[in-house]
Amino acid sequence: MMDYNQVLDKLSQVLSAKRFQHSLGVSQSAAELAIQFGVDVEKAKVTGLLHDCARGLSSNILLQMAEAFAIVVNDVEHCQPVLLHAPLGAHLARKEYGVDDPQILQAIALHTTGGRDMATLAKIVYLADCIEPGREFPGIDRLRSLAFTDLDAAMLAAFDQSLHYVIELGLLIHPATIEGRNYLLQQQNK
Ligand SMILES: Nc1ncnc2c1ncn2[C@@H]1O[C@H](COP(=O)(O)OP(=O)(O)O)[C@@H](O)[C@H]1O
Repeated sequence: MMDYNQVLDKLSQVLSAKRFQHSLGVSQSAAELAIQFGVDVEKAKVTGLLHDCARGLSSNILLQMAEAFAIVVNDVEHCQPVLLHAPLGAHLARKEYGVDDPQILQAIALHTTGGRDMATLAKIVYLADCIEPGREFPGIDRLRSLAFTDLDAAMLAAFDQSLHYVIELGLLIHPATIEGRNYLLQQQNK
């Protein structure tokens, strides 16, 4: 696969300046979380950098690409095609950035909705996306410190926050977020 600097070069050409800056922030936060939780730091850095590689694509293109890659598009994704940038990002990471590590691909695919059975790297990237230095929202300090002390508790808090946000905006809720949240709560009660 491409090394970090090659990915950096290519992404700077396909993402807006704002999104590129966000990706650098996610890469940095993912690296910090990786150190904390004993995950491969280089892998976390490059995954954070790549997570939004399909975010610059329009809804029409995302829908066309999903068809081309034979990705099953559910009702929610059909109504809110922006959600497809995550699973399609995993396809682009494989095809255009030469990534074949299943953990990196899972982390990219699940970075927006989350889901069941997320590996530690996927949790790290999901949380890094929420807490990177450029993000600002009420309660971010609490989520930042929780992310560094308890990944699963932070994931639950982040899912809850994302659900509130989606409800507030009157959007459809992607079932993967509910599945991910139910899964973590069931694990907790075991
Ligand atoms: N569980 C969900 N169900 C439906 N929509 C969601 C869900 N999670 C996030 N979204 C929406 O997907 C869009 C893209 O998410 P994301 O890429 O994480 O946001 P951002 O552009 O802030 O990085 C956001 O507008 C958000 O409202």
